[in-house]
Amino acid sequence: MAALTLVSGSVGLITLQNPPVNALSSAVRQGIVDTVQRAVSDPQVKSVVICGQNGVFCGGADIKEFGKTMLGPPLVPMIHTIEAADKPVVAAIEGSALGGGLELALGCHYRITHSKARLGLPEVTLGLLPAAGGSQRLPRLIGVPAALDLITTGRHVTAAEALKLGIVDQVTDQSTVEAAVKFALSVEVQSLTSRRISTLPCPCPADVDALFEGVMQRVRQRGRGAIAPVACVQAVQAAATLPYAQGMEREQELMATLFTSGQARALQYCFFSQRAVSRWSLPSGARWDSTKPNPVTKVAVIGLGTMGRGITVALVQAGLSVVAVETHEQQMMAAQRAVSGMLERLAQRQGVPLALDRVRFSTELEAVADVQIVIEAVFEDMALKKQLFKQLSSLCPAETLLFSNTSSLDIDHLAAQTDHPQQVVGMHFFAPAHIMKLLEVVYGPRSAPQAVATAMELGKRMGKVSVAVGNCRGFVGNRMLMHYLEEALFLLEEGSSPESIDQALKEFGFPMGVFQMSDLSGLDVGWKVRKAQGLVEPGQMSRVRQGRRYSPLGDLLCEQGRFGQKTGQGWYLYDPAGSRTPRPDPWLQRFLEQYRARQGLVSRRIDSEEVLERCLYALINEGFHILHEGIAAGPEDIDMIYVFGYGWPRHRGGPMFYASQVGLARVLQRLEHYHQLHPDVPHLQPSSLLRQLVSSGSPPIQRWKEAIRKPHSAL
Ligand SMILES: CC/C=C\CC(=O)SCCNC(=O)CCNC(=O)[C@H](O)C(C)(C)COP(=O)(O)OP(=O)(O)OC[C@H]1O[C@@H](n2cnc3c(N)ncnc32)[C@H](O)[C@@H]1OP(=O)(O)O
Repeated sequence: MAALTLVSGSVGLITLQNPPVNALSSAVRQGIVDTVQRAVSDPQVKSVVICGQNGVFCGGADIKEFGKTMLGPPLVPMIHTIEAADKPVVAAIEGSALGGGLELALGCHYRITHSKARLGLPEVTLGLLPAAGGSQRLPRLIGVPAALDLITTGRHVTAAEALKLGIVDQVTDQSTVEAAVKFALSVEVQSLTSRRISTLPCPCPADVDALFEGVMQRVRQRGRGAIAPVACVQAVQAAATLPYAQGMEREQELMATLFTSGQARALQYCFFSQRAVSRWSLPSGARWDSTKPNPVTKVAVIGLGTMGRGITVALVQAGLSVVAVETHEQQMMAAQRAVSGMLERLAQRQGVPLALDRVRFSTELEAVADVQIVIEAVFEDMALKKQLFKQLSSLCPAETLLFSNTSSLDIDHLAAQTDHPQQVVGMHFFAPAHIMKLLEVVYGPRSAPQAVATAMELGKRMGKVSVAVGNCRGFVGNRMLMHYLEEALFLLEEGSSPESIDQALKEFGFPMGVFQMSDLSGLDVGWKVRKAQGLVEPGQMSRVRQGRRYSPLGDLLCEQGRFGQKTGQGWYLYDPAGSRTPRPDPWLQRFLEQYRARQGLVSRRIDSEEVLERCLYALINEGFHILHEGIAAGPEDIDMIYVFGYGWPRHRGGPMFYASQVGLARVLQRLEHYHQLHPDVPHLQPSSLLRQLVSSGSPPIQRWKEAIRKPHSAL
């Protein structure tokens, strides 16, 4: 779908028509080929402008068509036809020119861009490379270092940066199509020889080999096992070292490997899942598209510890006015200094004006009386939170929404303290709250759809990936994590070490292993939760508590004051205290040996396969329970929680997608195996949903929902 019209007497205007982003579907590609041929052979047409409908140039190849039988003309010859045309072709870029969209523009002889447009080659984020000539043309146009940066990161650039880099020829604040038509008229008689990018030499810096070596090392480190960034470097290397035609062959060869890879499938699944989770629904039938969020301009944050400070910064950055409350004067002053510092650094980095005037700090709870939303972020203590919700209920007007940043406490208990429980929703941020993308929006049985809609919308305004989940202990993320942590402790008891467990998890693609992560979060956090659950028996070594296997190892470390990074000792040593570099601790090794000897445990060699299976399958199994109970609406919700909140490697698609790739039958069989070996560990007993899915032939993940009940709250 592309239309050709004649404008200004001699300009053939081709408009791509495939809302919402004019993706290059087979019909669009066919439309482009047909209209370009007509324009080129029409003697009245002296130049051509290509633009997109509805203010968007083109969002790239149609991702929805990937994996299906290829219909219509391929992109590479289509773009070659445009570049080879003997009439000037000008791309008029509004909105976005991404992926194949930018590659199409690079095949044009000129590019005119609106000042608000964004350009980029984000294929790497989908497990691919710019294989419609982008990896060969961009380095020829802007040089190897800049092209490597854009292609290996997939980052989008503004029109201003695109002009500076030399990607575009002109930026306009006015109508892009009008500017492009005017430009086309002005170049109708000019030679096109130097405008065909594929014919240009590739400008390389003198130390190009060292550059590629350095970039390759960086992308391998950053990619944590992702193959697309490596292929991107190899493709640009081909552009730098080979003639264009051979470079194109290499581009196609590399793309062939990526296109059918599991990583590309995982990353494309993440692309669609990230968008799918915003389409929430509640057990009552209320939905994202039938519920209007409340208008919000002013929000209060109560409790200015690490979380409260981060939330305040995120709200200010989203353009909201914030009342930040901390009841103790000294702590309030300290928070004010910290928040101001964070906002100053962010303003400097982003080149935007400082917005300190949007936050008002106060020690008075009454200061929240005129806000539309209160976000409670006080210490994780049920009694304290209950008392606060009671106070808020009498202080705030009935229409004020009361959100809690609790990471595990029962939202319904908090709602029950208020006169308007329908106004209460959980808003679980992840630390640091102004950086981490995930937000779990926790609804209880009494939460009003409008309260949920407003929390989801507020998350969107803060740039978060918000996932609506039902209320249960630990919600989705922490509930699953608990079993991952427990399995890691059991593996330690049985003979493994923090280093070897962490190494296996890092090789899988996590940014850090479970023990390093626990040291970073603080071991005292989980200790406090276990104490509240009545699981901690000080000084006791018993390995069965509340009728199931329990490892007291974490408690024993806490009893010694080993809380992790902040105390300089946890599962690792940190020198000085607070440093981020973990060092193996000989004391811990001796402690584990003594512990095993006292428990009569015979140490055995545990390989990384067992580490991964036990830690990950325990977590995944809990994910199936959560789906079965309807706490999460679908596997995409769980996967996005893990990708955006827990460092699950995106190229593995999230835990539930990973299970589908491993094969549900295999996951079930390994869980059965481990449960047989450890019958006192209930979380290794396979979930009935997993069994059900396997017995119905392990349907693809997109069809699991058919076997799952409607979402609801368990408490
Ligand atoms: C030989 C191979 C050559 C080339 C390979 C490629 O080109 S791969 C594709 C590269 N392009 C991209 O990665 C861009 C992906 N899209 C985006 O980043 C954003 O969608 C965009 C264009 C910046 C617009 O953002 P916005 O926030 O305005 O909208 P949203 O993301 O919600 O998208 C709206 C709906 O459009 C769907 N969609 C977007 N891009 C594509 C695409 N390339 N193919 C198919 N569909 C696309 C998106 O899923 C949304 O659909 P919905 O059903 O409403 O969720």
